[in-house]
Amino acid sequence: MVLSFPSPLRPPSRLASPPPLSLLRLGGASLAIVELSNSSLEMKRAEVDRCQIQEWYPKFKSASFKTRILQLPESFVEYLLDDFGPFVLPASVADEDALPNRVRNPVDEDDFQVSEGSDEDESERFPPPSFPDLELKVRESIESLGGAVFPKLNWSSPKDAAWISPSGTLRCTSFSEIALLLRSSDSLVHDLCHAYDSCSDRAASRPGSFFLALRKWHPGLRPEMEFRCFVSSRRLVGISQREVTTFYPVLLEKKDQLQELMEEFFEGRVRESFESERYAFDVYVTKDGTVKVIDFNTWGGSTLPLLFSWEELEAMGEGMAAEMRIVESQCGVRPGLKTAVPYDYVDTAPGSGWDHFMRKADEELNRHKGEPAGA
Ligand SMILES: Nc1ncnc2c1ncn2[C@@H]1O[C@H](COP(=O)(O)OP(=O)(O)OP(=O)(O)O)[C@@H](O)[C@H]1O
Repeated sequence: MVLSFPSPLRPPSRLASPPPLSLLRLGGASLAIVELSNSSLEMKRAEVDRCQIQEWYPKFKSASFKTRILQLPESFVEYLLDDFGPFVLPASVADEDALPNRVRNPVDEDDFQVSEGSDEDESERFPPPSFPDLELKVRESIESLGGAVFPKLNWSSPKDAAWISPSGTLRCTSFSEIALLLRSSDSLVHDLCHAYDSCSDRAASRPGSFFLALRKWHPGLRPEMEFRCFVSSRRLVGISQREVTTFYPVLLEKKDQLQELMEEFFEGRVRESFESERYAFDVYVTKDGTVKVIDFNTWGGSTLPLLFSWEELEAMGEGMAAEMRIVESQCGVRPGLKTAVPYDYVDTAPGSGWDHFMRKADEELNRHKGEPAGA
């Protein structure tokens, strides 16, 4: 039985808050319950603001991946937020980009069919927007960073949209590729509309300005060398393997050594420079033992606690040494606790495609019930 989801390129749902996942049953099989965020841990707006890349990067430049940060014009932010118009990529100031400048806007499988009317009619009705100044700056930045970049906004990358790029990754070499990823991502709706949702002192739903951070593309980052460090009362209280879906035997061997490196890095480089009392930060440990900061995250909110729970982290009191957790055997792997799934994975609202999927599943299951066993 083959059941497929309609494409996630379905605009009206992108701006809605994702519903919390619940247990979904399909023919006896259950899908995992995953809480995507922990909104019970309140935070201050200033704590959220400090985790924006344009805020932390200048202080940690020498201990992070080389990055260029561009302020986005409001017209581009509006373009990213425009969920109701057709899915149109910006017109390029040069014609060298390989991508088509329009991706149609399918609602379900039928919409993949070409609609009536010529391409010219469509271009007249929906002329592609154009951002020549931004495009120029993006080009210069990509060149200065060696020709390929990893894009992100103030807090998040468009990781849920990687499937749409030809390489299946966030590696970008042109403005069009970046625009396609940013425009397709549901993760970025968090940055654009919900960044301050967990703040007790939120005065607005969005920051004053949005930025595009272009980070030098690093091919071949080893997932087992990425870790999330948790800081409470300015003390490092926990370290977790970042990729929790896999058991890496090498971590068993190197755990103590890695923990020491990260503790030293926190004491020497982070503790005094990052102003919040509690937060999390992601690091990468290179082959020669250098620790690089990838990102700063809030304590709670949309930050995943990975191999800990927030309750455990909250309980780690004064005087306790930092605890490092890794997946210790094949049996210890966790389901993908990701904030990076396409929104259709979690959108169960009417018209979302999920109801269509469930209807089809029910029909198929009912049909199969009538068939003799083993047929
Ligand atoms: N410059 C880079 N080159 C290649 N891969 C990168 C680069 N920067 C980050 N990555 C990969 O992308 C992942 C996500 O990066 P990052 O933490 O910056 O994004 P994010 O959207 O904030 O993610 P999360 O919300 O999960 O923390 C990293 O764990 C790393 O594997």
